[in-house]
Amino acid sequence: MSNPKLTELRTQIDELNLQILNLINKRGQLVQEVGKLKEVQGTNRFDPVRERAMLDLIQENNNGPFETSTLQHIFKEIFKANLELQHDDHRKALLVSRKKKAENTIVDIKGEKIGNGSQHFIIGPCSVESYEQVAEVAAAAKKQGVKLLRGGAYKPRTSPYDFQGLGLEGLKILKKVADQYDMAVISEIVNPADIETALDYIDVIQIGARNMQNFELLKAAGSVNKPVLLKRGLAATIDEFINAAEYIISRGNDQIILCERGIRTYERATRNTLDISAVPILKKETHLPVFVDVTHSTGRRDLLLPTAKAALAIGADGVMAEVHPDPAVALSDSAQQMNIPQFDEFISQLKPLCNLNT
Ligand SMILES: C=C(O[C@@H]1C=C(C(=O)O)C=C[C@H]1O)C(=O)O
Repeated sequence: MSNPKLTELRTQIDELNLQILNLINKRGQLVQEVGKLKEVQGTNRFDPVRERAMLDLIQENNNGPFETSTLQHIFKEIFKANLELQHDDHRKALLVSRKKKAENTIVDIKGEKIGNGSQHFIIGPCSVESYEQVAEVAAAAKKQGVKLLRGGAYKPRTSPYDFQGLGLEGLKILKKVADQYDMAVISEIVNPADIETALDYIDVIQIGARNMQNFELLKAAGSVNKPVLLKRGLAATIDEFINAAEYIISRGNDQIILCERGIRTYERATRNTLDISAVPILKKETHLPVFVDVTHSTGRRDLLLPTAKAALAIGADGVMAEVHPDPAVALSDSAQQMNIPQFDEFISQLKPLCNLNT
């Protein structure tokens, strides 16, 4: 049932579609140029005043048959798509971006290769309390083949009256234990001025959730030759988390491990809400290894194993969990740390599920 008139009209529509396509892409290129200028000037990509002026111009020049409101709606969609294009360009330009570097970054911690597809555990007490306490946990972890030992020496606590950590003394204990058991030490640093000193004692600088946007600390950690484990902020978006990592890499240090540790939501059944989908998103968007801290995200001992299984299944490079010889008397986070038999059970359930040696 071919109708020559219909065919002719459709041919014209096809031509116009191609012209519109061409114009939209040309427009997109101009917007990209504008985006670059804005980047240099440090101005906001979204410009509602400019958008309003363009919508007004459309109103002034509209001769139909479309309603102005319909056209303005279509143009608003075009503005939105263009804004997204500027965002994409910005993301692509980041040094941590997978688009900038396709292959995984391998973080080498005393020979432990993080990011090559094998999965790892970081184990240790929340706070360093004594040599004996850390040594007991290290012995148990080592027995299970764990090489990465964590422990908090500088503790950024919610209340100034809570235990603040042993400071340098705590780092010395960690180093002594790690040397004895041939393990690597991960410990949080909260003050840029402590980084130089900490280099002698620790193998990985942890930047905690509360300091994820402490830009001076990020820059200081980026300026040294030491792996950094960067935790996601309590209320940080994935974009903000990625930009925090960018601060570190922009100073020259690409040895960064990202750590999802739960975010603040309305849900109170867990201490924080583990954002498990952040793991594959971060793996896709960046070339950095990603860990999941099951202890802080859940705040519940009974959820450590199931969330660790989820983390390993979804492709995390490792799991961080806290272990204390006697959690009931721990100076911090006593409700969520495992004791040693619980840790043995935890690790033996997880080992068959993870990729231990690649
Ligand atoms: C291109 C710009 O940036 C954004 C994108 C716009 C567009 O698609 O035209 C308009 C305003 C901004 O929200 C601009 O400011 O000119």
